[in-house]
Amino acid sequence: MTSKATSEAKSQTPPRLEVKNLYRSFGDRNVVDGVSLAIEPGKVTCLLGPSGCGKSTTLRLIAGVDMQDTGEIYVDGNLICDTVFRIPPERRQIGLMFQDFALFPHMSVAGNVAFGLAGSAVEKRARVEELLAKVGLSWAIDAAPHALSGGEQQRVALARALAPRPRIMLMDEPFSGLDNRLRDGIRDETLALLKEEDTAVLLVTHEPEEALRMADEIALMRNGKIVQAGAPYNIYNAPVDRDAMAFFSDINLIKGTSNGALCSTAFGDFLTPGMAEGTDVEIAIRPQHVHLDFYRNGAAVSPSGAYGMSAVASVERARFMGTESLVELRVEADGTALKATVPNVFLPEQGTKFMVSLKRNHCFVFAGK
Ligand SMILES: Nc1ncnc2c1ncn2[C@@H]1O[C@H](COP(=O)(O)OP(=O)(O)OP(=O)(O)O)[C@@H](O)[C@H]1O
Repeated sequence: MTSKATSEAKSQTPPRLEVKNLYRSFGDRNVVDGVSLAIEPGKVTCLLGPSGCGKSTTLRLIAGVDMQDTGEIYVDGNLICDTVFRIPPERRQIGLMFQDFALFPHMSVAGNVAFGLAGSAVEKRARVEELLAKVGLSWAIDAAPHALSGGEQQRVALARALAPRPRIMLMDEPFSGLDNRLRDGIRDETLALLKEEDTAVLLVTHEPEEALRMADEIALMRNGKIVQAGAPYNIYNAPVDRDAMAFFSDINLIKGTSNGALCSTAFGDFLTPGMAEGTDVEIAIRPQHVHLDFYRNGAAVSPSGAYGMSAVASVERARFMGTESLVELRVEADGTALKATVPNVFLPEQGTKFMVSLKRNHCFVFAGK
């Protein structure tokens, strides 16, 4: 097959999971407000958003433990649920993993992993052994769950969820019960295993670092809606609005007013396409893209395309944060407060002046609120 034919064949294959226009309200609140998603086999989509934005409800609708008001859910192109037709949860071939993944305490590890399996005793045993080997717990096959550490129990829960070969895995904050030391390792192992099994994963989290680390695609959710979806790099570097940007890090805001084409600031002019004259403007930039140059007694840094104009600012506070230092400054010209992060230890004294400039390709111009 030519590569064109291959890519055409690929594009004709329906996604493993597709959700179209899901709505669910409780009382007069639209908790899930028109959510659409598509996930390919072996890919991880993270549904990321603040507490209460409707992530878990979306997951429950897909799992089939709650019912949408309108909207459709497809698995491999086949309808599994709309408002009239509904395949029950146990026949959806969807695996579930939650934070409180409770193993059955009276069953051995083997019994737990085999729980949802059909087939002969020999077939079940083979699948249990295969999965326990994959999660590195072959030695614990006859152990009781309470004899295992939290991280080990989590791995048993993963093996149990994967045992029936679900086409889709829905995970709701599955790692938040683990301590930080364990979490990164288990996250990476889990991800590798899910990809190896070619499962499509929808993972709910409110932690941006988790989504950036795990996702092939991030769907950013707010008030029941997906406000932006895309690869982590794009979500981080091309946010749709100020709140989407602020979800991932501290941000600086430089305020101004559009004259219909430009907004003038202490850091030079910024284009304001599509904004009417008089519109409030916010120039947003993350602290790691704020650049500090020594003041050199006012000998200003020449404006450049990459950094625009620099402005004088003085240090209010500087703190060492572990791998970088956070310097808080105030711009002399207009009193704007700015935060800049600098690698390693950089702790200038209060009142020290700097020429501050902004990395232009990391500045975002938003209409103010
Ligand atoms: N069965 C229900 N009846 C009434 N309200 C509900 C019901 N289920 C969820 N809600 C409300 O819907 C909103 C969204 O809940 P959901 O659990 O989906 O949010 P979430 O984004 O997963 O939040 P968190 O990260 O805190 O779990 C909440 O305000 C919740 O109180």
